[in-house]
Amino acid sequence: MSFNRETDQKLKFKTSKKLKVSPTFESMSLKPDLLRGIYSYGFETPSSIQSRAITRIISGSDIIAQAQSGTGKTATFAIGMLQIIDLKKKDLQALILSPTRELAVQINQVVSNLGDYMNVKSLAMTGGKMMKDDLKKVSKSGCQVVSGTPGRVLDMIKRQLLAIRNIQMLVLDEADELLGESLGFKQQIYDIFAKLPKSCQVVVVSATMSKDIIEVTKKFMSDPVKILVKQDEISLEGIKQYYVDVGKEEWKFDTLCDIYDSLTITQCVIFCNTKKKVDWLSAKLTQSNFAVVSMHGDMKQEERDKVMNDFRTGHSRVLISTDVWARGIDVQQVSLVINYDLPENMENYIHRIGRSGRFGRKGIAINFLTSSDGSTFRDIQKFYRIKIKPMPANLSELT
Ligand SMILES: Nc1ncnc2c1ncn2[C@@H]1O[C@H](COP(=O)(O)OP(=O)(O)OP(=O)(O)O)[C@@H](O)[C@H]1O
Repeated sequence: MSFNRETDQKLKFKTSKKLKVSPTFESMSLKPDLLRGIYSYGFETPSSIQSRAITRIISGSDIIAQAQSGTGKTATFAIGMLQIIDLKKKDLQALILSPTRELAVQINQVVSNLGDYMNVKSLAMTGGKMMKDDLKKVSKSGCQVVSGTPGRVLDMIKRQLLAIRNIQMLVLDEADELLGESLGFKQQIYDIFAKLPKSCQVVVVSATMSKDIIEVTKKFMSDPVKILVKQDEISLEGIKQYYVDVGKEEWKFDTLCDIYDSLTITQCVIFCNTKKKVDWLSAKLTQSNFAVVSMHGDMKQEERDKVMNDFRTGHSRVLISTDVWARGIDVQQVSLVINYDLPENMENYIHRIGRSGRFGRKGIAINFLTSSDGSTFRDIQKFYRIKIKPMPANLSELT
């Protein structure tokens, strides 16, 4: 297993100088209906990234915003965008791209909740669903914001089914994942960039930086404002991290069964590295009468939607997934993350464990280690400058 250390060593940015900090949402001069939407969504005070980035987005600057998982980056660009949108115009004005269908749907939900009193028209546009359904919605009521995955959005643009000439803002969420090689979105995103109006503002958001993001800032952004937290601060302080030395792969299962009761106190996500293993583990736990659900990229979209819905509403408490769930998904009740397998990519460690401990809540992450995981585990601790302790016996008291 090889890890990319470049992120840590070379890609440190400095936050731009003279950045205004708005201590309250009132001080951001937002539209009254947007402010109402923010308060009725339950937000009282802006988070650190929100108090720095929202007004800069509104001022029209290109932005790169990096802040740790669960600190409110979605609302940062959603609020900035909702302020900029001209509600009198019915055409598409803002486009948000993210790497998974579930995330695109979640972002769309946040935009429409915050924009509830503004009557904003927003739409999730993702693969796995009928294109004609999207089309119906766009043509029926107009659509001012689209939150989508790159493939479907590009397809709609190429077929001239999505009018993009009035787009004022493009957001790339989870930008390092979107632009990285693994998902193959990079070219699609570059193609989308090439078709957008030259004046389009670009907002790039990520919890971790990468060289591909820097490339985009150089190619498509003009003098971007940088708002970044230092690498040290991205260690997710609120999340206690432990390991269990299971010895052999075969003993992971018994270890998981032993701690199952602790998993169900709130909600838990278990990460495996392959779809096959997710299916296997889910079947084996179900056979042993443990209630679990599972999700991965080979499942039908309707099934994925149902699993997400059951998990979000708390009907299911233990979810087994691949890294399709590692990024951005926000279920506040998740307090425990288990790495049944250690992640194959260094960045995904922090993204996975960041599914717990949302917005300052407490979280716990447990790493299952076999005897062959030693060096990877040492690398993770070194990379994030943390010391991960053995799992304590009183786990259920901690969750
Ligand atoms: N100002 C706020 N006050 C209270 N809660 C907030 C505020 N801003 C965001 N939240 C809540 O915090 C949670 C995390 O926010 P969000 O999903 O935007 O994080 P994120 O920074 O995008 O994380 P990730 O890097 O994992 O994608 C959400 O449930 C959101 O509703």
